[in-house]
Amino acid sequence: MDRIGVVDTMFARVDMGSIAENRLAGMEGFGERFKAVRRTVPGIRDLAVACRQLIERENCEVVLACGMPGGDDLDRIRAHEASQGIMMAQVLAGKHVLEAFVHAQEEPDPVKFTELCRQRVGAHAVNAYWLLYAPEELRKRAGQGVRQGGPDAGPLPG
Ligand SMILES: Cc1nc2c(=O)[nH]c(=O)nc-2n(C[C@H](O)[C@H](O)[C@H](O)CO)c1C
Repeated sequence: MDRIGVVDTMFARVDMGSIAENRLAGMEGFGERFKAVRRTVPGIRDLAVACRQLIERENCEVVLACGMPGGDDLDRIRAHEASQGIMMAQVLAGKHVLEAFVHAQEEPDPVKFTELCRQRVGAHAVNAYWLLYAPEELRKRAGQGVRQGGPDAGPLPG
């Protein structure tokens, strides 16, 4: 059975990993063709290694890295470091790691922020599924200004 990895953090204030797992559980073939493998790490800087382990030790075909950078300058630096680590992990492993980060400063209202997490993480879970099983779904959205967690920007005219 194929495996899609999901990594999230204890630092996050929303259970992002469960959002991803639940979304994947609603996709065609869940439990038959593929399953989700979940890991939780302390914070965003720990995501890259966990992603690499999921690919190399747990044979995941694609991994979703969920993280919530805080709003302080130090958090933003950590987020940049974490992103670089995730980039390195996916290039070294030769498998996609989708980064589903929701930054604290994106939305001040806690209810709307939680909904933003739900939308972004859910959309990237679907993207991970499409990368594996339905690349044509990605292809038909090429250049459409698709956004995860907010309204699509749409294509430019012309
Ligand atoms: C400053 C800081 N900010 C964040 C953050 O905004 N989001 C997050 O998920 N984790 C943060 N961490 C924790 C680090 O990512 C990491 O877990 C520790 O440095 C241990 O490796 C730290 C230390």
